[in-house]
Amino acid sequence: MKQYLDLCQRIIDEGVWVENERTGKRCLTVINADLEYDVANNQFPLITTRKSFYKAAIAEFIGYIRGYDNAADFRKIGAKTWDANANLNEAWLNNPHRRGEDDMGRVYGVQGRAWAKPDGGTVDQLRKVVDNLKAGRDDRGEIISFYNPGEFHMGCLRPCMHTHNFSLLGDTLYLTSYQRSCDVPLGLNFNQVQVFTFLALMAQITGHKPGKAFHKIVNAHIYEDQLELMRDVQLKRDPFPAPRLEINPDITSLEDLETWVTMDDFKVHDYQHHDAISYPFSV
Ligand SMILES: Nc1nc(=O)c2c([nH]1)NC[C@@H]1CN(c3ccc(C(=O)N[C@@H](CCC(=O)O)C(=O)O)cc3)CN21
Ligand SMILES: O=c1ccn([C@H]2C[C@H](O)[C@@H](COP(=O)(O)O)O2)c(=O)[nH]1
Repeated sequence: MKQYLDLCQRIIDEGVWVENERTGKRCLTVINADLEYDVANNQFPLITTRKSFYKAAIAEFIGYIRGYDNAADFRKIGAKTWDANANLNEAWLNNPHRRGEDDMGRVYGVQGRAWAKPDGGTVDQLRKVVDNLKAGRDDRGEIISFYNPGEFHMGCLRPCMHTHNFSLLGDTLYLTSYQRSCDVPLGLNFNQVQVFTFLALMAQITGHKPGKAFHKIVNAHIYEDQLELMRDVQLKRDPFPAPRLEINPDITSLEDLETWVTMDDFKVHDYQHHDAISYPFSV
């Protein structure tokens, strides 16, 4: 929690105002932040200085794992997070590639599970990484990348957390995740949960011990209409100790994640938190 609060404070103390053309808003911005999560000791990095909706964050990530490309599918498993980008952004609404209500196009999970090859086939990046790790193999390229510049024009948003790189040292699994752009009040609250949970899940389904997850962020920002709430409300609160995440041990394969897993398979223990804060969202 301290590293999150330190980043928020650093943006307020050292941030530079940057105009953002896509949203039409200014962002107070810093470059480069390195966060670490102790998955080995189950120190779940849930924000405690406001109520955090961790089930929606996990649901969003399960949607990526399943290769979803439609906001309605995300809603069905408990995440409303793609409604606005799929249905309210003018540029995407006018994009000829958009296939109707709720379509997100070729974003995140589509790239992770079905990256288009020039010969007409597809690459399932996640399957390859799971199979290798399960066999105890780390070829130093256990990478899942959602970042496909050749198809940016076919999706509603470029991926923000765009690359996940797994590493095996003995029987301990590590994850390094890269994020190009980070909405610290809203997005990071979810992204911390997702990086942690991705390592915990991958360790569980490949039969390894989880180690640390490293989260590397490039552009970390607070939108101008979020600043007051962050500076004068959230940062005035004292954090509580980290809670623990319990994952149903019956989840043992990628197929389990693709088929029957729901948000009831994830429970958080000892979550003490302050009141919710509703931050403005920029489409
Ligand atoms: N401007 C912006 N910030 C983001 O963080 C973001 C995007 N756009 N677009 C794509 C996804 C969608 N994400 C989202 C979208 C909404 C919430 C959100 O509204 N969170 C609320 C309530 C969540 C709930 O009730 O389930 C929160 O208080 O955390 C969070 C992340 C993260 N990403
Ligand atoms: O997982 C996510 C997804 C999105 N965001 C934020 C970061 C930015 O504020 C916007 C995306 O805008 P771009 O103009 O494409 O950078 O969404 C996030 O923090 N986490």
